[in-house]
Parts: sequence; structure tokens; C-alpha cells
Amino acid sequence: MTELRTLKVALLGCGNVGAQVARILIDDADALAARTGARLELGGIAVRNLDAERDVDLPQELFTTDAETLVKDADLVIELMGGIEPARTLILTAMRHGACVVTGNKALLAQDGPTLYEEADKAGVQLSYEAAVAGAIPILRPIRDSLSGDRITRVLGIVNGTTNFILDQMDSTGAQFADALAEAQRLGYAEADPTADVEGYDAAAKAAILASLSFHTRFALEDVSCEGITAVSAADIAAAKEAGFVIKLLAIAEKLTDEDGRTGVSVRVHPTLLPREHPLAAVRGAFNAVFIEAENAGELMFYGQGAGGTPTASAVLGDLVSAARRIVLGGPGRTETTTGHVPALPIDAAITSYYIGLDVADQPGVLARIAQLFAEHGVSIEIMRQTIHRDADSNVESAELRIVTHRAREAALAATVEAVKRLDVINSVTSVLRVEGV
Ligand SMILES: NC(=O)C1=CN([C@@H]2O[C@H](COP(=O)(O)OP(=O)(O)OC[C@H]3O[C@@H](n4cnc5c(N)ncnc54)[C@H](O)[C@@H]3O)[C@@H](O)[C@H]2O)C=CC1
Ligand SMILES: N[C@@H](CC=O)C(=O)O
Ligand code: NA
Repeated sequence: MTELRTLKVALLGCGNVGAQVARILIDDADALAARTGARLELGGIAVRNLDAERDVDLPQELFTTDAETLVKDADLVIELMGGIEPARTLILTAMRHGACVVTGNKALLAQDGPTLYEEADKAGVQLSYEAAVAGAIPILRPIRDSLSGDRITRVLGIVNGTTNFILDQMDSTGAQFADALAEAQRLGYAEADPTADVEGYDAAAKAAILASLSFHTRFALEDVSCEGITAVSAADIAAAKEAGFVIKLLAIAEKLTDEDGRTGVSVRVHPTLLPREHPLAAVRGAFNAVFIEAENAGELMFYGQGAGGTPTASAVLGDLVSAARRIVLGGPGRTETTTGHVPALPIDAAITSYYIGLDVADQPGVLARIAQLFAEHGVSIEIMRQTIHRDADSNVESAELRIVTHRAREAALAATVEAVKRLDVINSVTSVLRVEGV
């Protein structure tokens, strides 16, 4: 049998994902070599603290605090430190020294992707990041390769495991937000700073990557309209449940034409009501799922574990083997194309439905006045439900109104809500959430 060549792998970071990647590289070395056509030798692991406790038992001699020397001497570099610096500089150094890079760092890609893609092109190396979006789910490669002969029109997905876990726990067990978040952190789903998860920034970074690959145009974080789940209350979840909906944090990227006839892409992240029978409503715990609509393929759905050390390591290893195979064959291949030039549209151009909860005075004519305001703004009502409450002490009656609208422009919906707030019969607007799938 011919001797296989050896490719040197440098690993940066040994946390939730990095430790699992190191374990698989060592335990499955023979199988990986057979699939790659080269031996993938783990040359070193850059860490901050040589003596830190790790999830996995790894040979101590692999650890180093000198990440720079490690990347300069590698054929393949895996960046799993997270954050912007020093990850950015180390990736650039690795590529300038001829190494292909695999990363899961969506925050860095969303902030400074173009610099990294340009450097990869210039250096003739591959930059792969399947782990950065929806963890283990193969989603970027299908968009980039399998669908490269089609035109994607819409991407809709649950791409953050932590927030899906929290919303699911609140929906199914009545858990408090803080307890559900602590459990997600314990299970290794949450980012080092969970603000990125609960405020929607992590999903927004993934939405920017999905939109860029789907529409062949570079979209940055600032092109994404972003709303997290911190304002979603237990009352919102209970009201949604009673009306037959579930609340999910969705990332949406879709091609639209705005009121001026300009075609662009609306990229957004926000809590969304979905009918309980919608396929995305069945995505539980930290699982992720992404729907893609393409002109010729029609509807496609990708489902699996979107977070956690071991599942995410699977995506990293897939990228590593693919990059190593290309080295063996000679040539980096093409990692992304930016041939399109579609603008990012503001949130006002989005077309969606709204769920609106109102606390109103129980007087004759109130419903008619509210319905008239909706009609004046060109927003049609699909469902209107009223529940009467009587305060036992004061004996005063008030009414709780729940309205679901038909699809309309976001700008018209927002203007309707503002006008409703000004009506003297409105005590308060208790919730405003977007609805998909009706
Ligand atoms: N945990 C998950 O489910 C997923 C994580 N990711 C991404 O993968 C990357 C890694 O995530 P985790 O493993 O969860 O993070 P983590 O926080 O568990 O691990 C990062 C490790 O890198 C080390 N590190 C940070 N700066 C360093 C430096 N300057 N030099 C040496 N070591 C350094 C930290 O000490 C830590 O051990 C992040 O970019 C994250 O966004 C992507 C998909 C899923
Ligand atoms: N914090 C992220 C990890 C994966 O990207 C999540 O919860 O989905
Ligand atoms: Na993925």
C-alpha cells in the first residue's frame, strides 16, 4: 500500500467544540486518513491556560500558548476560540502562510467576512465555516454546491439553539426564562456571553451568512434587522398557546420588491408566531431547522442539532476532510461567489402578519373603531378574539382583544399599531409579534 502524505493540523481553542474536534481527530485518525487520502496529524492546540481542566483527556504535550507559531507551521488551521481578536489575525496569518482554515466563528464572519474571503482568494486557500450556521446541519454546503444551479428565493429558519431551548422550555414546562437559560449554558449551547443568543445577535450573524450565500451578495450584520427574545413574556407564550400558536425566534432572508418597485433582500431576525401544526413549530429543544425555497427545487427543509460540542465538531470535521481532500487533489476550489448585487431592504419593506394583544375598555363601539383604523391603514384582520375580565374589587369590566392580521407591509402594520395606541379606549398594547405560516 502506498504511504499517505501527512497534513499538519493546528487547533485554536479547546472549549466545548475544540475539545471534541481534538478527540475525534485522535480517535478516528485511521478512518479520517482513509476518507481523505492523507493523514490529518494534530500538531498542536493553542489554549490560554495550559493547566485548565478539559472535557476530554488529551495528550498534554499538544497544548501551547503560542498560537502564532502553531498556525505558521500548519497545512490546515481550525479556529474555535470565538470572538474577533486574536481569531481574525490568526486566521489571516494562517492563510498568508498557505494554510486552509476551518472556523465556526459566525460573529467574526458576519463582522469581517469580506476581508477573510478576499485573503483566502488571494492566498489560494480554502476558508470553510459549515459549523458557523446551524451547527451539525449541513446547510452552507447544500446552498453553495447542491443549489448552485438554482435560484433561492427565501430562507426561513430556527438557527439559534439556546433561544429555541429557552422558548421551548417556557412553552412546554412553564419554566422561567433565567432557569431555562442556565440549563442551556450548562449544556454548552450558549455563547460565552449569552447576550449574543438572547438578543438575537448570534442568529443575526447566521442570517447574514445565509443571505450572503443564498443571494450571492455580501450582507453584513448591519443589514440585518434584529430583535431578540428578552421581551417575550410568559403571558405572550400563554396567549399564543391558547390561540394555537408557538413562538419561535426566526431568521428570515427573502427576495422582495418594495413599494418603489426596487428588488432587494429583507434579512431579519425576530420572535415569530407560528401555527402549532407548522413544521418549524415541531423543532424542539436546542434543535435547529432551515427551510429553503428555490425556484426549481421548490421547498427544502434541513433539520438537526444546531449547537453543542459534539454535533458542532461533526460539521468542523466535515469541512476539514473536504479542505484536506482538495489539498490532496491540488487546488483550493471556490468557496463563495458574490456575483449578485441585490440591496438589503429595510425592515419596513418586509411583508408579514402581526399578532396584537390589546387591553381595551369594555364599551359599545370599541371593536368597530379599532377595525376601522386597521381598514384605514389597508391592513386586513384575519382573526379577532375578545375575552371579558371583571375586576372583583371595583366591579369594572375590561376586555382583552387578540388580533391576527393578514399579510401586509411592515410599515403599514407598524403605523396601524401606533394609531391604535392613540385611541382613548385602549388601556395598553400588551404585545406585538410577527406571525408566519398563516
Ligand atoms: N458551542 C456551540 O454549540 C457552537 C459554537 N460555535 C462557535 O464555535 C466557536 C467555539 O465555541 P465554543 O467551543 O462553544 O466556545 P468555548 O468558549 O467553549 O471555547 C473557546 C475556547 O477558546 C479559548 N480561547 C479564547 N481565546 C483564546 C486565545 N486567545 N488563545 C487560546 N485560546 C483561547 C477559551 O479559553 C476557550 O477554552 C465560537 O466561535 C462559537 O461561536 C459554532 C456553533 C455551535
Ligand atoms: N449559541 C449558539 C451556538 C451555535 O451556534 C446557539 O445556541 O445556537
Ligand atoms: Na451547519
